[in-house]
Amino acid sequence: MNRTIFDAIDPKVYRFVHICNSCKQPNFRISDQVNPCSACGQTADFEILPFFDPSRDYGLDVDEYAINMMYALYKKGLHQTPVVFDDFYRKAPFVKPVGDHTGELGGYVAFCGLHQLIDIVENLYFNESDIEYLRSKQLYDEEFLAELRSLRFTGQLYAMEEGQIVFPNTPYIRIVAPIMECVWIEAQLLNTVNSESLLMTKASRIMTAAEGQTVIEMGKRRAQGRDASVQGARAAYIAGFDYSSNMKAGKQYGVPTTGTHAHLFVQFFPNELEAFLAFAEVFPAKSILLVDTFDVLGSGIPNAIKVGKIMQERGHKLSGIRLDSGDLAFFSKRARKMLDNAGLHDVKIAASSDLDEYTITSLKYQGAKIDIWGIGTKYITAYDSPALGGVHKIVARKTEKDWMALIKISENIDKILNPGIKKVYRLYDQDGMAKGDYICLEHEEIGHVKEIVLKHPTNPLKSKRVVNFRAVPLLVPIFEHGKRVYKTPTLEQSRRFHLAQKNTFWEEYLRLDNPEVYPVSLSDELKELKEKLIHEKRQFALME
Ligand SMILES: Nc1ncnc2c1ncn2[C@@H]1O[C@H](COP(=O)(O)OP(=O)(O)OP(=O)(O)O)[C@@H](O)[C@H]1O
Ligand SMILES: O=P(O)(O)OC[C@H]1O[C@H](OP(=O)(O)OP(=O)(O)O)[C@H](O)[C@@H]1O
Ligand SMILES: O=C(O)c1cccnc1
Repeated sequence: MNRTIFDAIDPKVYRFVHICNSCKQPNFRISDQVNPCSACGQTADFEILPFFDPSRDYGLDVDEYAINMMYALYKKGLHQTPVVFDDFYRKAPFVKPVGDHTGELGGYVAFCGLHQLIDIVENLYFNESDIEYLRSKQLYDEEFLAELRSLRFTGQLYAMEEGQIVFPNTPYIRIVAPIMECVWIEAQLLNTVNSESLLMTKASRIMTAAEGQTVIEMGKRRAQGRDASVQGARAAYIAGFDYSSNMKAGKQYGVPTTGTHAHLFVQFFPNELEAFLAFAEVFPAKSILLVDTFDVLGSGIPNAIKVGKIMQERGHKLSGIRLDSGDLAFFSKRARKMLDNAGLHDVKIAASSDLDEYTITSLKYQGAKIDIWGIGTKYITAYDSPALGGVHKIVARKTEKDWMALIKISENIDKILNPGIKKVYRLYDQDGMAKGDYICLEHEEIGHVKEIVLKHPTNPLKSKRVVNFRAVPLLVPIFEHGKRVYKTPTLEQSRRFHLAQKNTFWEEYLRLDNPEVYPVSLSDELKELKEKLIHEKRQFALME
């Protein structure tokens, strides 16, 4: 088979090649149904070969209930109904109340996962083995299975950019598409965005604590699986970490990598000094020596100093030492003194040992002399808040006449959905600082609006008047009619973007504990719509 023909064909559109046995010409098809050969018009005799990108396998990355709902909608002839879904979270992770705090908890999420979501949407289809598996369930008819074969994402997808700061109940993704497609995508969208945003949020908080010092991501060995470690290393870099130990993330995404050495390297040699010398000789430009294998103050630091001096004599420089256990404040202060007394002022002190934003803050408070922070387990496992509860909710559907806003009412007032097709603006003051977010209905124009009163979503006593603002829409088009219209930024651009966004918030909103609640306000029209729908649904429920 001529490879060049295959290379010219978009595997996202065509999944089968029919080789005409009469004229031997290939015909590219989206399904395996036989059509007349476009070259010679023959219909009878074709060799059918599957043709799709085998590295992607997203079709069945779903919960069974999605396929069951898709089937029921299909059987009722409703599967093509256009609908709107919002994706958002309700409660920020990691935020801990301090003292007798009883009020509402603030906090933020650093949005991440869009890069993977784009790949999912672009490569979303059921391959033949997926169809075969579904057939084996004996739940779905052949007509439906045939429909699944040619199913692709055809809708509109809007999202915040990776690294954006997002607050509770604010949509970070909006999808407008046939209901079948919105249902299909739910599980993998949530899986990707929840896991990556959770980690980027943790990393962003760690960077707040590190206050610009060097941070290295070292979580690979403790991550919940391979993919999580690679995505986690990427998310950490965007959030501001300087390096990762994860070579796969370096290769796949261009995350800068670095490494020191493990205890095993010291244990293996006859003694610590020989181990340090061997490592420093091989890496004269970047050696950080791990000093806690036997005795930090008795042998580790003294041996590192010996090696540092030998390197100096040879015209090189020891980069640093690493502390990995014990009292890091005490050891780092002693280490700094010992290194300085030996004239090794440039030798940096790195520390690792179950660190996170809280231990970093505490160590800094204690005057620890640590220059480089190595962060593994507590970052990559999102140790103190292991899930982000982002949700995917239907908020509107098309009727014969128009769009109809949909609501879901919960016993818990915080869980009542904001209905309808909405836009999200961030309002900036003259100094470029974020004053609040404003959620309104799509048709509402705010270009000419001079003053907005940001109202607390649930507390009518809290409001804030904003004038002279600049309103920036936060949801940008990613897909239009199933085609990607968004150019993914480079990793460096996303990293700069995250830092720039962070700098537009007063630190009260982003601080680690008891942050102020950032104002997110609904427009009057949206509030009225919500109240009207709540009233209608409650009335209806009483009548039923
Ligand atoms: N001065 C300090 N203040 C607050 N926390 C510290 C300080 N020094 C170390 N820590 C933290 O205390 C914990 C120490 O953990 P632990 O006693 O289990 O292990 P370790 O000293 O690292 O030894 P090992 O890894 O050999 O078990 C780590 O989470 C570390 O980050
Ligand atoms: O402490 P973390 O934040 O997870 O950082 C990564 C840890 O991984 C290595 O530990 P290793 O696997 O050698 O285990 P140990 O240090 O706990 O003995 C390294 O020495 C760090 O301690
Ligand atoms: O380079 C390091 O020091 C490192 C990497 C992974 C895990 N622990 C340490």
